[in-house]
Amino acid sequence: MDKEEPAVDGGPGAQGAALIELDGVEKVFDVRRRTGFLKRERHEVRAVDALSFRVRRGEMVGYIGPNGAGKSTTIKMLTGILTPSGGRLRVAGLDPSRERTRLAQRIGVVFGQRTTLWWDLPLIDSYRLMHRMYRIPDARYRENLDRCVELLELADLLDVPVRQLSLGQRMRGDIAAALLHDPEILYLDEPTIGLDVISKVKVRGFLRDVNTERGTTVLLTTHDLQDIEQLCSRVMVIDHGRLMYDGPLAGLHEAGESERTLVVDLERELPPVDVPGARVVRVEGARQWLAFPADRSAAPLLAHVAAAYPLVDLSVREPDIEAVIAKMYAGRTVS
Ligand SMILES: Nc1ncnc2c1ncn2[C@@H]1O[C@H](COP(=O)(O)OP(=O)(O)OP(=O)(O)O)[C@@H](O)[C@H]1O
Repeated sequence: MDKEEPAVDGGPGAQGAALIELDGVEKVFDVRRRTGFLKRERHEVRAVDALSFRVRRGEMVGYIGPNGAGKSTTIKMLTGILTPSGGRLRVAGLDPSRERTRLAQRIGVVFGQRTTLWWDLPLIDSYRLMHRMYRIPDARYRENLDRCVELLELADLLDVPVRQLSLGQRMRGDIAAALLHDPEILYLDEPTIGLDVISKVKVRGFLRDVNTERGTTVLLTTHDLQDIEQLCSRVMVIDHGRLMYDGPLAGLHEAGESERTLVVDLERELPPVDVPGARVVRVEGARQWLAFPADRSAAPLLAHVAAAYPLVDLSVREPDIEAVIAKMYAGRTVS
């Protein structure tokens, strides 16, 4: 067992010792671009730029950003597949690219777009191979396998070749494979991509259980913000390789300077209502939508509308997190 790193002040909501530590990490790719017949130009792509953060034991952190932001490059450095061009990186006290084999015993990885399972073999054969590859003690393997089979509903799939599994079945199979050796850290790269609603609910429920029951630290990359809303108390937003936000999901609303919406059902169609501190953004028949700053209380608006207009119903809608994030990306000045 490796000695544990001392606790370091980490991100918001962090509890235990820092398991993942990045200090000024960079990754620069050298790319050759064709600029004409026989002519090529070299240029650098700075995929990750001065990235610093800490993730503590037991945290479940969302890692989001637009296409090409640097998420996969970060995950690849955290697993040791890629070597950083600069900065300091430690995972469970290890240098991932130099101690990749030792680290492999301590992490589990699920890439939603790829499988780690043997395509032509029945699912159970992949698990048997992993049992040997990771030298998992028999009792532990059996216990972990039984648990995953039960909770991920894999019993009827164990004898099916992986290539015959549906995307959702294969994903559940991949998640089980990543957990058989009891990793302390689980990296999930788009674990719900392409899944139907029911499969997503199952996968999210299972991941939540793994985190709470086993204390597994989870770093989750996704374009599905419901994954983050339902699983992560902390979210990091990356763009152009840089960390733009690190904090609770709710704090994104403030960072994005977003608005809440007051939906007003009037007794009849009326011209746009006039309420101080809010503006009408949409009218449909007797229903009107009023936008107001997310950090303001809705109470005075409700009171004003109720006193001045013939009302049937009122409701307040929280900002759409996707809109907030899109606004954050749009507002960033690219260097
Ligand atoms: N092997 C590579 N060689 C050259 N450039 C690369 C390489 N891998 C990634 N990049 C570039 O680095 C940047 C970050 O890519 P990365 O795959 O990390 O983004 P991402 O946030 O995971 O995006 P997506 O959401 O689309 O998967 C992009 O500009 C990408 O083109």
